[in-house]
Amino acid sequence: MRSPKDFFAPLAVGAPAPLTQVPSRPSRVIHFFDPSNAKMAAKVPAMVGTVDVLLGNLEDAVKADKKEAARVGLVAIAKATDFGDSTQLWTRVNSLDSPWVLDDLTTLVSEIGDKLDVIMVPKVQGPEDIHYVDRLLAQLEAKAGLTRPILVHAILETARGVANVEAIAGASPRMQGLSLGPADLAADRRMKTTRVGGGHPGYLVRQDPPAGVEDAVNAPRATYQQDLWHYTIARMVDACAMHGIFAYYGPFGDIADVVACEDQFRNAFLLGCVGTWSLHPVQIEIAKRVFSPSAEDVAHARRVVEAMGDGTGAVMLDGKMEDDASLKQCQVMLELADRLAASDPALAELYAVQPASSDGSGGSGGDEGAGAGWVR
Ligand SMILES: CC(=O)SCCNC(=O)CCNC(=O)[C@H](O)C(C)(C)COP(=O)(O)OP(=O)(O)OC[C@H]1O[C@@H](n2cnc3c(N)ncnc32)[C@H](O)[C@@H]1OP(=O)(O)O
Ligand SMILES: O=CC(=O)O
Ligand SMILES: [Mg+2]
Repeated sequence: MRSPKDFFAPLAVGAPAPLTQVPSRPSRVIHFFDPSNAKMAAKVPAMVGTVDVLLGNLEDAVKADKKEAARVGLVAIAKATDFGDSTQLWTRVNSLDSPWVLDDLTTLVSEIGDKLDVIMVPKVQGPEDIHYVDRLLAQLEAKAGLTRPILVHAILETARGVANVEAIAGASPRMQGLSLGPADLAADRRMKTTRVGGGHPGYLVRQDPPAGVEDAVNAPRATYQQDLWHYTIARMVDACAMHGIFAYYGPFGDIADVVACEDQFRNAFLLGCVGTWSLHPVQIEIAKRVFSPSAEDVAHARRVVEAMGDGTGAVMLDGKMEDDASLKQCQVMLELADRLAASDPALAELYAVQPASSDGSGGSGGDEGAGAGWVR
């Protein structure tokens, strides 16, 4: 472990100084594209401004014989595209044990390092993987004369990675965030789902047998599907919050099931994630909507802040107790709303309107108000 005194020192002579705080630019939707797919790649320039992050994927989902074409394609797209202020450029490089990753890193940093905001590293097992990437990036940045450090995002998709999640999150000042990788994680853990993210009808709890009924065990009983990913997302969120970095849901592979996709994204948002991946254009709007606070939540948060005056003590609002702690929850909501509104004019307009009112004629406030808009 590095001494805290050395933690923010560059790892190579001439490399840019590490950031002491991760920039909190909006990243509700990390949109994946395959730079080796000419049709998909051609759509990228027009997507600037419509997604928070465009991610050129070089790893899984890119065929082995297209790995070099994907790398070359990403360089060409990055050079030819102005990403403006509202869309970041990220990449997902191949895994650290693959034959491609060294060329991925050396090519991308030297050719388009000035355009790349974040490098997503798959299948991270422990802090040692981040240390390797950290030093290599510093060397490559120094060689390329970069003045801004490229950040690193790790995918949590092995059992060992989950076991080491806190150490990974704190391994480097480059760490920007973590994403859940439910497909590889399921395989690595020997889970018995073959889905890419989402729930499973077999993972459920069942209502107790009804009393006083013959053959009660076989009587009709309600079942409730449970969330396979709750434990991992909650661990990831805690690790990220502890280290001041950001947590993300990952892929939802059932592209056609936009309703379940929205549910999974919302669970992640409520648990503390700031964004998710989108694999297909149809998931973009869902992600942007779910990971932006509702107008009702924002209005309610403002009412609590106003009612709490100097921020101490307890007050009653709509029959509910509010105090210092719920004030802090409301401040989380408002900070996020302000941050998103700063780069999204539609949200700025939405949040400027105050739908809630103290006579109950507007939004109903808090999680209930949001829920009313969520239930489909
Ligand atoms: C477990 C993991 O590692 S997940 C991360 C890795 N996986 C990925 O990155 C997958 C990315 N997504 C894709 O490859 C594709 O969306 C697929 C294969 C899932 C589906 O692709 P298609 O069969 O072409 O879908 P579909 O026919 O609905 O596409 C509709 C249009 O959207 C375009 N499109 C599809 N996905 C994307 C995308 N990610 N970005 C931009 N455009 C896209 C298609 O080119 C098509 O364009 P067209 O109307 O001009 O013909
Ligand atoms: O890379 C993502 C995953 O789910 O695996
Ligand atoms: Mg994976």
